[in-house]
Amino acid sequence: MNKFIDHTYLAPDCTSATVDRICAEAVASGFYAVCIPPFFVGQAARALSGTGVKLATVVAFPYGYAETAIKVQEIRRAMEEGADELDIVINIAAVKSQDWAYVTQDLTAVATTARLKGKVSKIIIEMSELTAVEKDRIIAICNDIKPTFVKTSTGTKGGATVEDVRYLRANLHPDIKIKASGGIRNKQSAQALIEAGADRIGTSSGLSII
Ligand SMILES: O=C[C@H](O)COP(=O)(O)O
Repeated sequence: MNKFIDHTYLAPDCTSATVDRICAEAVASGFYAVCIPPFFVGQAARALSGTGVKLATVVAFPYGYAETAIKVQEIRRAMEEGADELDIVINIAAVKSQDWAYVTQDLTAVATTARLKGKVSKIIIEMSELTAVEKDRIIAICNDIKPTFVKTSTGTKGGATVEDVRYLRANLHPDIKIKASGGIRNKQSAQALIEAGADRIGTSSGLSII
């Protein structure tokens, strides 16, 4: 179980001391990665250097409505500072405006920026906010662009459900992995999501889960 977990702290009260604690816990528990705010990427990269624990951060978090060029800049900066994995929020405002051309170019730009440096992209689609039609449009766009992962939730609005993960696994291209996140608090929930098809679990409750 520990190797499925991105040990996460994204609440606004995150401090430098929190990041040191999260990194130390991730090393001690053998988690796959930590996921911390972009402000702390440099610090976390130093703390994790040589440990084998990957470093993930978020981009345009939590609503995703920064302009594409700003997202790309945010990704480049995070990669320069040592991020291995970029958890990037889809432009939910563009989705709700049914501006599929904008959503497509936005996702293409961010996934390509990460891919060109050999980094992992995780597109956060905030499943709880989407209609059935919006889910299907986004899945189709992702199947064309092929980010490394589709991630269910930011953890600020609703969270991962077994039904969502099952639906994603049934409809996403098999090469695209799934990260379930948001409100995953215990081992039973994490196991159910993995059985439904999740390849990674993003949670602030990693220690309780393992
Ligand atoms: O990406 C992961 C989520 O932000 C974590 O959400 P959580 O605090 O509900 O576990």
